[in-house]
Amino acid sequence: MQPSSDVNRRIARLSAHLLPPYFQMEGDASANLSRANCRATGGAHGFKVAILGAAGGIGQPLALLMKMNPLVSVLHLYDVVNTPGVTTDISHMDTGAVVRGFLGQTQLEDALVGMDLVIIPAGVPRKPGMTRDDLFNINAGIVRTLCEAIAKFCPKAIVNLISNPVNSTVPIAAEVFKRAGIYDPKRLMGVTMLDVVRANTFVAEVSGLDPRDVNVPVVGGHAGVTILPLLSQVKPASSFTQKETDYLTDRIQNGGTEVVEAKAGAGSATLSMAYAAAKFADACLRGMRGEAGIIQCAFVDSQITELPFFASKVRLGRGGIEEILPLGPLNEYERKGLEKAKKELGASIEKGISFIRK
Ligand SMILES: NC(=O)c1ccc[n+]([C@@H]2O[C@H](COP(=O)([O-])OP(=O)(O)OC[C@H]3O[C@@H](n4cnc5c(N)ncnc54)[C@H](O)[C@@H]3O)[C@@H](O)[C@H]2O)c1
Ligand SMILES: O=C(O)C[C@H](O)C(=O)O
Repeated sequence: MQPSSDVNRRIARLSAHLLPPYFQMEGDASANLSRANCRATGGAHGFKVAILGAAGGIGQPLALLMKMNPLVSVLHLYDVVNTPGVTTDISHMDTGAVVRGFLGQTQLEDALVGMDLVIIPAGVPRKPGMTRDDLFNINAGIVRTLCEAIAKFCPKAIVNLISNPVNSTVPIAAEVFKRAGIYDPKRLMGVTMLDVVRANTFVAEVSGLDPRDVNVPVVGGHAGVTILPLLSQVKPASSFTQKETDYLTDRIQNGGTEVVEAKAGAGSATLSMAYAAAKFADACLRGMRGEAGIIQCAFVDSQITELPFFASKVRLGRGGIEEILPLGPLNEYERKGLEKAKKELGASIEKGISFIRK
């Protein structure tokens, strides 16, 4: 029998030579060796998904939900802090996806190479009294850096962008991709799914329905009046009094602020957002697998209004967005809402574009 310190020294020497960075960062050499020798490699079937900002309030529960998704074979968790702990924790779940953690800018390349889908919840959240646009100064730079890396290391990946202000960060991402010569509008989606999730919930409450049976299209953008629920197109077909319409529109447009205020300085929506992001990512993956008829709302490069980006229903397929669906018939209330939304949205889009072009 060799003394265990000798064994540990040999393991440490071996692992320093053999192991890629995502195994070396976690400190415990004996654990490293056993993981390097294990048979789980992932990737043969299923998709490779990276979460950037994976140690955050959204990132952690989103990582958990993506680890549970049977369509995911490899899950890369990247952040500038705390990924070793989050990765180790999630990696003990007995679901199929192989999980790897990446810490800091020097490991961003390894986090991204080979990814099919990249989900970005990196960035600071709001505190009470702030608008999403108040996050621009910090989050614009974070999104630019991450998208530059995506353009270099996984230019064909589909990108789900969550970081706020979505109305500006999506145009930033598009400009970064254009500069890098890899922009494909079909592969860039701003995640507005939480607006739909909230709308379904609030409409179900008012109508006395099960939220799982309700589908409310929410178009425009992802901030205040740019969030435009189309209550005239709710499924199952429903009618609302003017008072209900005002209440629902206001609650859906201010759902984010409702959470920010309730959290009283401890951040914004994380759990419902992780749920919404996982639901949207699952729709993307099912589309990528070739499933037909997957329709969800997202903030995308669009020609259905005069604005260059707009959230609306999109049909998802193998290459990302296969079709942008028309807005459909709007009532007078919604037409007025659309005009208001477009005014604010146009300015936010322009702000994002000029952040890169300036
Ligand atoms: N699209 C939506 O519907 C929606 C909903 C909720 C929140 N958000 C936005 O999502 C973002 C994240 O929210 P949160 O509550 O998870 O915040 P958080 O502060 O809890 O987590 C953010 C994470 O991003 C990480 N991060 C910071 N800079 C990074 C970088 N350069 N590279 C990688 N990771 C980096 C942080 O270390 C942190 O772990 C915020 O901008 C928030 O406004 C969007
Ligand atoms: O409101 C926020 O700041 C976070 C997010 O955009 C939300 O809608 O919950």
